[in-house]
Amino acid sequence: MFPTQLDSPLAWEIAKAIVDGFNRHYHLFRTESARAQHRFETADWHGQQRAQRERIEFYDLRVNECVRRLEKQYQAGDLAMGIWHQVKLHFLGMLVNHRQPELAESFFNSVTTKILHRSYFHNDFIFVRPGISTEYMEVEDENERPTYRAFYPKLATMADTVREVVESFGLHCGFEDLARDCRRVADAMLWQLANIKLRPNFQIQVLATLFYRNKGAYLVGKLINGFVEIPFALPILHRTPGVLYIDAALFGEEDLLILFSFSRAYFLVDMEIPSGYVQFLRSLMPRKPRAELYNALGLAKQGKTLFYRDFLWHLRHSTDKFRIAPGIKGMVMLVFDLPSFPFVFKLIKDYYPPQKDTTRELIRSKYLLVKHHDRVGRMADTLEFSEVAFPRERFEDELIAEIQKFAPSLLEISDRDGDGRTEVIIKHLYIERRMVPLNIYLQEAFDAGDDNPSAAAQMQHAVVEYGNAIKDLVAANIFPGDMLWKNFGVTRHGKVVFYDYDEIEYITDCNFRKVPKPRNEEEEMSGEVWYKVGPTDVFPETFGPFLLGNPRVRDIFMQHHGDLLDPKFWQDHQTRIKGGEVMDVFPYDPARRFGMAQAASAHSAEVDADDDAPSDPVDAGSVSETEPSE
Ligand SMILES: Nc1ncnc2c1ncn2[C@@H]1O[C@H](COP(=O)(O)OP(=O)(O)OP(=O)(O)O)[C@@H](O)[C@H]1O
Repeated sequence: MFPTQLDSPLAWEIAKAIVDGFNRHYHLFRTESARAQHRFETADWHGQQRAQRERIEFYDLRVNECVRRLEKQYQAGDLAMGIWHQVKLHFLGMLVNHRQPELAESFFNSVTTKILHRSYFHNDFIFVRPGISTEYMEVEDENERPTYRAFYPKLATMADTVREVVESFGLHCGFEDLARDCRRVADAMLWQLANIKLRPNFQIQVLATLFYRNKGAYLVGKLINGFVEIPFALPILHRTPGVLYIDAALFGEEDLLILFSFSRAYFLVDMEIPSGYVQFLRSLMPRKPRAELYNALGLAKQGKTLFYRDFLWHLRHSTDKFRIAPGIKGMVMLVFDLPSFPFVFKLIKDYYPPQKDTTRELIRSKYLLVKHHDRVGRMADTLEFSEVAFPRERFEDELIAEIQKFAPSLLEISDRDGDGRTEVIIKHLYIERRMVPLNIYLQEAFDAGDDNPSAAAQMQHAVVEYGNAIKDLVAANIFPGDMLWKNFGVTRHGKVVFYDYDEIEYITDCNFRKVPKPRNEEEEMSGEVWYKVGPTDVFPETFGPFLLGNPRVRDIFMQHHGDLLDPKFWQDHQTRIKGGEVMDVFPYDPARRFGMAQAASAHSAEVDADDDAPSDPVDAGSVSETEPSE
């Protein structure tokens, strides 16, 4: 029932405390994001990566702080329902002119669901649906930069306009040759517009602030002409510390999707109105869910809120059933999916076979490690959920039996809300993008037969990309641990991405060794491992027998990635990482780089080949071909 009067001063105070808690959070989040520019300008790459990692923690710290305050100051856990009803309404009122209302509403949910009983988890008390619209929201002060700006170029002076755009960001570093870079960008834009008649609305729109990640800054915008809109992004890099250049011009939805991929670290972007950024980005990538755009901007809780809303919406509009995920079952993870929904749900099992010497806590710590680490386009991001309720009738019985057998501690089947509907409640799970498991992808190629050219190409692609993925992970200081094919998946863009994190280690924590020479015939003939193996020892020469049973796979692998079987490859990377080098792994095909021929010869020590080539993934460069940039 809607209250006839908002008459509780206590409710007002609680709402105000939550708004204050959120404002403090967003101020800190934004300040850290804004500092990215200075770290970029001073080439402080370790600082940039540290900030990317540490910023992820901010949200939970502020939520817990706010919960403590509400409990201490207002005994929030003991308040009557009527008061909580008013809290939401006061809170809504306080957001009327707020610039991040959707984030504040999620913060409200995070705080209140820690205090309230489940029976309050509906739209009267929390924001199951958004309360405040974010449409047409913009800064009002003339001195503040709007979310995006428009520039009106003429064909003949396109390069001058590009220069105006680049200079408008006020970077405190000089460019190696800005005139050259702007000419290159202008030429690339004109090429995109070739054969298109210019219309009166011809313009360039750019988002107000740059996107920072690792060693790059990205200028993001779109060309508009008539009804045609062409998204673009310009990666700005350091040639030498403090000397900038524009490395490429990326165009079109596909390029942008790769840049904003779920398998990369989150961007640092200084945003007054994040919903405006999301709306603009959505116009560049209409197929990318808003949840993933918020994630890419580092606003992971908002991403999670929207994901969950999308999920409930999908459930409401589908009828298929959750089932055990196709592929080889995991030893530590129980994985299920809903065929009509492009994600998988992963539970940590209650017990594991003896070869998996691990614990639930250890596995969770590995998943957390991946969340905080630069995923370099090679590790899927995961969303972590607790107490997720699914309708029982949407589960196949076989899946229920599987959960009962392997993860009973995580399962409750009941009508917890008392609404007459039986639910499957999973106490803890991870959700990640569904991919085609690499073993299935390879098997399809085997099944199609040797003489099928597209199957041969598929196999070649899978094996080369698999090695590229491992090399990118190595560059980012990640040893996947379990490198079997089944632990990698193939994305829509044909990229190979790792998803099995329970045995992941830092490269710098491993001891890469050569297999010792047998000292006698008995050792030589032994089918067992006769030498002593320490807990962190890894023997790259022994990978072959597990991975390369198929002779055709072996040939391709040895041709492209034979170095992975040599301990020296791993040791060299270890030395490089320990020496403080930060590799570039940029999200575009090296062939897209401007002046690649000159750059390759003159600057091979500064630039990196990339991993992500949708047009021709097989030949995509990998870190193995790259040079450290510092
Ligand atoms: N993102 C995904 N997309 C598609 N299938 C997936 C995904 N994640 C997992 N799977 C499927 O579930 C299986 C088990 O997942 P995962 O490898 O994470 O479990 P695990 O228990 O850690 O495995 P292992 O036994 O190798 O340690 C995979 O082999 C694959 O078939």
